[in-house]
Amino acid sequence: DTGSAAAVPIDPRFDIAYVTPVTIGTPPQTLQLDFDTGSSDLWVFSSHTPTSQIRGQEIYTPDKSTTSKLLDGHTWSITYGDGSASRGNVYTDNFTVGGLAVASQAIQCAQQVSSSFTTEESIDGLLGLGFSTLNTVNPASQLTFFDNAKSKLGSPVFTADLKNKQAGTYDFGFIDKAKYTGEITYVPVNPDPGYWTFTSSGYAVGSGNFSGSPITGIADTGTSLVYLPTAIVTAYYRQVQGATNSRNYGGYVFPCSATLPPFTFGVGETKFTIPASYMSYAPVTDGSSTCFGGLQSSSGIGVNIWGDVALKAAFVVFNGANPPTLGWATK
Ligand SMILES: CCCC[C@H](NC(=O)[C@H](Cc1ccccc1)NC(=O)N1CCOCC1)C(=O)N[C@@H](CC1CCCCC1)C(O)(O)C(F)(F)C(=O)NC
Repeated sequence: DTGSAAAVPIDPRFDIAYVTPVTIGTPPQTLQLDFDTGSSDLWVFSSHTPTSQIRGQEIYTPDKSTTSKLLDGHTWSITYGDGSASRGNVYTDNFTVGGLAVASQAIQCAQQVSSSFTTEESIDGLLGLGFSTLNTVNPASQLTFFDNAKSKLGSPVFTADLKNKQAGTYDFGFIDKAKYTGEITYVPVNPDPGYWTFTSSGYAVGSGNFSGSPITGIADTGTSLVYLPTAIVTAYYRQVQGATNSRNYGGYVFPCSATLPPFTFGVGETKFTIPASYMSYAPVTDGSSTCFGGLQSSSGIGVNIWGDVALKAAFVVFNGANPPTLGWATK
């Protein structure tokens, strides 16, 4: 079997996140979920979510599904890097993504979501595509959709083809040659932290020389920006007129009129260039002439993150074989 579904930016002006339609239950209930390789919980706004915490999101109502089953006594609770959080109970039900079906997928129903989820009307929940070891369900952790689907897939892979300000695609079980150019460069993944952790072979700022220092980080579809070591980030913004590291805005900002250099990162022998246009993320507030950078420091996070700003510049294969690997190709 295979599956293929669109990854749609939730805001047409800047790529803060992407959502993908999924169906849950019988008859099918359609929700838009944020596919997140940085976590491993599949959770949804639901009939168990207080109505005061719902603002326009679609919800899953297990009682309306003839195939839903309560996973008695199981609960979950998760906090993300940006401080957002949710928790609740667990059902199993039929689940499909782009024609790929999994029977009795664990569906974590929110009984509490933090305010940032309530205010994000376009996200009805998350679909974790990290390693199942990160799943937070107690007393028995649950498998991700990808782990449940693997046995049905021709090839144990999924691919991310995220795009700048337009809809991309998540494919499951096959690698679509029409989505990339040249060869795919595969690099080892360390699954122990539970993320898709790999080591980049270095970076360059604009047309500067390539620095071959290895950078270990995670390929994370659920994070908007790129977060790298301070030395790399300062080297980048040294090339941007008027750039400052703003405590007020929590990162590097610059005049939106500034000329930005592109940013190149290495995977094995292959080099990927993030265009300058991706490196200016958004005005700090609507209409402001001060812009927030797409590259920020990872010093406060504890891990380097190759988020959407970088992933949009490549076609990425998440190979769930044993051992797992990551494939990168230009497009
Ligand atoms: C600073 C370190 C990482 C921050 C990262 N969050 C982000 O990148 C959020 C994503 C978001 C999208 C839509 C609406 C609101 C927030 N964006 C964000 O903080 N910004 C601020 C900077 O400008 C860009 C937008 C994160 O927590 N990513 C989670 C998944 C998100 C959680 C919030 C909802 C959307 C998904 C993650 O799973 O990828 C993680 F790996 F970081 C993680 O926390 N794993 C446990």
